Amino acid sequence: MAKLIDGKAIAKALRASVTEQATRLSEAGVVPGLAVILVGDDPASEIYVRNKERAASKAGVNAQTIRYDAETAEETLLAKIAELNADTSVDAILVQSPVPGHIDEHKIQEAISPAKDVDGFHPENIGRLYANREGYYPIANTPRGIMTMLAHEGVKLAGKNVVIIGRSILVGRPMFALAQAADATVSLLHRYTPDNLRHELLQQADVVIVATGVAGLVTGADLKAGATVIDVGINRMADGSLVGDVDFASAEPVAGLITPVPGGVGPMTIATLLQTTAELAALHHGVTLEAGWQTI
Ligand SMILES: Nc1nc2c(c(=O)[nH]1)N[C@@H](CN(C=O)c1ccc(C(=O)N[C@@H](CCC(=O)O)C(=O)O)cc1)CN2
Ligand SMILES: [Mg+2]
Repeated sequence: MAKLIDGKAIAKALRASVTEQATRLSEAGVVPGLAVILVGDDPASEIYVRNKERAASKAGVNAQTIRYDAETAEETLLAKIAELNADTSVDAILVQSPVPGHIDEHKIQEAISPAKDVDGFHPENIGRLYANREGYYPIANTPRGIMTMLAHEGVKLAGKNVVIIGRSILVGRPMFALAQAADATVSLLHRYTPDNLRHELLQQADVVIVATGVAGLVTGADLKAGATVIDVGINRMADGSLVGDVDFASAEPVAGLITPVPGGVGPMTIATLLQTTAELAALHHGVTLEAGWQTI
């Protein structure tokens, strides 16, 4: 049976480290500021944003949520982002995804100052990541959180065969760049990858990262014995339960390490968001933070 990766516990430890960093920042007169923009009333986004507020306030991060109704014009959001870019009390800005269809998400991502782009979605920051540039820049929090989890579990990526399924800007694409920078051989699969090719690639994978939104897409029969399986999917079933993109019951006996859903990757996203916020605040105010939980 696979060992479970306890994302909840790792996230808790990471949040404790961010709290210490926030204390050090406050000794230098700096309170990390996070602005979250929420457009519309998607119930899942409501929960995530509330969890961000709660986690931020516990960690000593000053978070504000700016709510807009679903019909809000794109120009209104762009004007608010410009205001937040200029506000020196705000170190980090994000727009909760998904946004309503009439809003151009790419325009929004490019409007956020790269220096405050806590999600790491700005093309400038994505470009730095893909070019494997040195120096500090924000990296999307879910894949960065996955790197932290892997490091915590002692899973080294160098020389490994890593298969990522899903090529979103939120997870798959930055995860691809991170795994490649860590010297893995990486395959990025997507909805047009034929089923038989996906199965063949998975059979050879040492590390599998699945972020598709398709419940149970990967089963135990796809996996190599002992593989590390990271499930990013959060699918709510008709009975209200949550399941991942990996069929946990069949995968657990085959995998070496596996993340549960819930309690796996999800909690790491918010803890890493706070970590990135503290780092941006330190950068903006010229404070040097001790390495802490820095893993990449
Ligand atoms: N601008 C962004 N939008 C979105 C991001 C993001 O990183 N930036 N990620 C997701 C939503 N998300 C944070 O924003 C997020 C998703 C899930 C969790 C989480 O802890 N999930 C729990 C289950 C919670 C539940 O009951 O639904 C778990 O997996 O254990 C935290 C944050 C999309 N949008
Ligand atoms: Mg500040």
